[in-house]
Amino acid sequence: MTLALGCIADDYTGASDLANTLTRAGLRTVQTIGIPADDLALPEVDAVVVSLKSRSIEAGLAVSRSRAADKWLRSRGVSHVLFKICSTFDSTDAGNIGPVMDALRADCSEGAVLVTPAFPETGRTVYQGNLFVGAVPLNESPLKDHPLNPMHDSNLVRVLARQSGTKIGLVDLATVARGTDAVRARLAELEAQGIGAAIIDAVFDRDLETIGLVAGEHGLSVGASGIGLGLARALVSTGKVKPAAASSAAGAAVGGTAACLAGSCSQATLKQIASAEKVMPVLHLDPDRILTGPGEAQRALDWARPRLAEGPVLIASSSTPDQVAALQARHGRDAAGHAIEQTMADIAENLVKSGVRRLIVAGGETSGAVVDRLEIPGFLVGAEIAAGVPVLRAVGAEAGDMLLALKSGNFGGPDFFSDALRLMR
Ligand SMILES: Nc1ncnc2c1ncn2[C@@H]1O[C@H](COP(=O)(O)OP(=O)(O)O)[C@@H](O)[C@H]1O
Ligand SMILES: O=C(O)[C@H](O)C(=O)COP(=O)(O)O
Repeated sequence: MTLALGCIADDYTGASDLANTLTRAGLRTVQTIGIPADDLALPEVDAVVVSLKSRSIEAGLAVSRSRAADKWLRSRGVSHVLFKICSTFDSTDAGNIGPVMDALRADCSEGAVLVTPAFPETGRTVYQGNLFVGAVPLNESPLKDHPLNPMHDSNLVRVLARQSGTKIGLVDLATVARGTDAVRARLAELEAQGIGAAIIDAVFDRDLETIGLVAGEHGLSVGASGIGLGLARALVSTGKVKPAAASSAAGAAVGGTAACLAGSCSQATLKQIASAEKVMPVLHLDPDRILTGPGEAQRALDWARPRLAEGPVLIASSSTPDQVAALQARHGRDAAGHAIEQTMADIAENLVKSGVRRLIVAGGETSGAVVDRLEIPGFLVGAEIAAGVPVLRAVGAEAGDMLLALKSGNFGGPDFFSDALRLMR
């Protein structure tokens, strides 16, 4: 298999978001969980998105896992790797975007790396290096309250400079608007100044197309689904990839019962849970009981099992920012996050044992814990449920045929859970 594009995603929802974007841009794409085993039957594809649960782990571990994925991709003919990060740049001053970017850049002896989380389809735009979420700067958006990676600075040149060992520059929107030659010239100018990476502005998809054409001439780029869109369109427009219609195989009916798990505490997910309560049974877990004893997962399973035969259920750990902060003050941020993720994984594992074959998970870290526990090695991409969220068909899962949706916390409309279930039969 000679791949046209290799991607390394720092969380599983972001990976499926990117796989969705590449598929809709005409690239045959598969999402793997980690580096796939040699015996995993992968279809002939143009792009592979290797999912890692590396966004919120210790930076050294994130670097080593990302470098291994990079090596695997390049051994299969990849000349460009996209390090896929969150469209809201979820990270802390301790990493991991900067350290991973620095390591991958060194490994491919890259000059200045283009970096942009812009994804206009979901309202993520970058202007003068500042990231906007809808109409507000990042630090005024709900991402300021993220449980693990609260974002308090919208200026990504500053944010990345605090994480990276290299100097960070800017390619502004006016340069992007002047086209590929102007971007190339600016990049060369920055490299001559010793700049190792540049935040590049993007407000519209046409900006991403310009960026994709230039980025694809290099060995590495860093960004969200938007730059993925640009790279994919560049591969198609330059004839390197013959566009393929999205396969319907990933959406074939699997039957079985259906369940939704919400670990995301994003404003969007809280609204989606509230909507779901009007149409399906919803259980709110008690996070303190999760942190102080083993019984909460069993309570959830005892609640869910008799209801599953009647229809889908939703089990949520999600709380408001104030409640999240209070729980973290009592138990510690990382301890709380890990314990709740693992409880969600316990619940998912036993729901599948009880016959659930259609599973929707809200939250990137939550999805990582659940998919790792279910030992699903990869996914094919199906229909798009909402911008950035496709139906996924498990490949090589112990439980056999399964459909999943791994919803980025911030993505999807109020009726996301119902919308997803309508497409997952
Ligand atoms: N009620 C809660 N209080 C504190 N942390 C929580 C709560 N519910 C979930 N979490 C944790 O918050 C984090 C949510 O991250 P994630 O699943 O990636 O969601 P998102 O996609 O919104 O970023 C996880 O570590 C999860 O375990
Ligand atoms: O927002 C994005 O780019 C991705 O969909 C993503 O990385 C989401 O991460 P989350 O933890 O699910 O918010």
